[in-house]
Amino acid sequence: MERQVQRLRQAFRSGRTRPLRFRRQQLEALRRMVQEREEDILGALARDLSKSELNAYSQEVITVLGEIDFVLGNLAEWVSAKPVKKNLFTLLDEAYIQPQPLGLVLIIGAWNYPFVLTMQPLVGAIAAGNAVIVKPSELSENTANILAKLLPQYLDQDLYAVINGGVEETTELLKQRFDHILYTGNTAVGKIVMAAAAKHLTPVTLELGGKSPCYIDKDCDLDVVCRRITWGKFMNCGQTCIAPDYILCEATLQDQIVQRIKDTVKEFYGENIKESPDYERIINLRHFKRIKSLLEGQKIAFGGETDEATRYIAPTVLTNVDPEAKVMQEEIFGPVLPIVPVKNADEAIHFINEREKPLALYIFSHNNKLIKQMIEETSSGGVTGNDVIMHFTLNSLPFGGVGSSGMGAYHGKHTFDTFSHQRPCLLKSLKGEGANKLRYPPNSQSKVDWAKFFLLKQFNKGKLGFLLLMCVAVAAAVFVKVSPLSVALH
Ligand SMILES: NC(=O)c1ccc[n+]([C@@H]2O[C@H](COP(=O)([O-])OP(=O)(O)OC[C@H]3O[C@@H](n4cnc5c(N)ncnc54)[C@H](O)[C@@H]3O)[C@@H](O)[C@H]2O)c1
Ligand SMILES: CCCCCCCCCCCCCCCC=O
Repeated sequence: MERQVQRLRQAFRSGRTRPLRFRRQQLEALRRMVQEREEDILGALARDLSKSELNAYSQEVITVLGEIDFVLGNLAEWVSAKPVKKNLFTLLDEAYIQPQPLGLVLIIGAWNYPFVLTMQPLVGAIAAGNAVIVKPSELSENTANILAKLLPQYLDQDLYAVINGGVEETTELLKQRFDHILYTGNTAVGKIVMAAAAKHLTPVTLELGGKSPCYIDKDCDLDVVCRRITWGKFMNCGQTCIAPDYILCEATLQDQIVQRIKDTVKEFYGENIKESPDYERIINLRHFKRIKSLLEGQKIAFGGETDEATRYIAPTVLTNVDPEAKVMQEEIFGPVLPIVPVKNADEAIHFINEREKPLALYIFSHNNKLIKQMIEETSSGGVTGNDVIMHFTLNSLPFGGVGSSGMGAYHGKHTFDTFSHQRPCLLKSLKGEGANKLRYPPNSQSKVDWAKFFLLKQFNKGKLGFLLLMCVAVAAAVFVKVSPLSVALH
């Protein structure tokens, strides 16, 4: 493993990833891989998560293709140096920010959307000019294997590698030095990743989870609300990091919400949910048993059927859930939706703020002011008002958590920035040394006064005096720039 890391680092040092043309070639090759090997990719996702081809394509493949196209369309602009504002000391100098690759980066993916959660960061890491090791989740082993097989066929093998394995291999991998680590997964392992990264002072992006609340105000269209929540909660069998974890609403709304979600489940998945190609399965027996145990002692309004042999858990809604219940202590990550009654929006805000900061927050109301107020008075990784999940699809928005739901963000340009060093560059002339006397010792009050003018633009002679002095300063600066003679400014 150490040798492999060294090999990639060596290839990065060769400078091959620096030219825009090379990065574009690699991204185009990645796009070809997704297009040409679509069947293999969809097959792997079906075996891992019982995702139908259509669902796998629309939830994962589209996002990756969209991301590649978006990056290819904007990369020339992103890699270019960005001129910045200057002060009077540097008026005639060149000052700019030059994004540069960090080096060798590690992307550790999770199993629930195993294709998009590794490929989307990879797109940005390549775009930013890095060498990359991808470590897919061992729980979605078919996708992990297909990635290990396909990526080397399309990408430069010296610069991009897939390393497969479980805890042991990842632990070994984390001993190596990287220039950035982007980890997606649970919060407990996020701490392990961060501790390992700290040994090398490696910066991390942690895409973690949490319990994402969903507040339903009484002033809203419950038919629409429940359809949207049903979609986002039961998609991928509830195994979505930003799925609404639980509902907060006034007690009197519960029965109507239950009825509407029940009707929508029927509309979406039919009478026999088990037969629906749109309803997935729980990833493994451990998670199946964990989710099933969350139902113990709860009032099941509908659903609750399980089948261990196929790891099926029906869409399930729980009512009048006690905030102290087990189902409210951990991220559910399955098709179980508790409703916790609250008196009003203020109590909902209090409820949310008393707990760890979630990855997402959803607020449903006709009242935009209330939505804005709840956004203002709470904290979460992201927010969608009057819908769920959809902020994930907008690559102009940074995607990530806050507090225990993570740190850093990616998607679109944000991924490029995450994997780049924004290098500040100031290019001065060796001429004009006279002006520099101002900052060289010995210091004096008049030098400080000039410095205040040049750096703070503070001048005590009124607006006209300021303008006059500006002209003098610019003229002096021009003179300094063009003249080899030294100019004393004091
Ligand atoms: N924020 C996001 O974008 C996002 C996306 C998906 C999932 N999640 C969160 O991830 C969680 C579910 O994922 P998971 O954690 O079950 O996925 P997982 O079990 O696939 O683990 C994630 C990665 O961590 C590695 N790993 C596991 N144990 C490790 C250890 N002890 N040391 C080092 N590496 C280790 C795995 O090999 C895997 O690659 C949920 O909390 C979910 O909300 C977050
Ligand atoms: C024809 C259907 C179009 C569907 C478009 C909506 C796509 C939603 C993508 C959801 C992906 C969520 C990934 C979340 C990552 C965390 O787990």
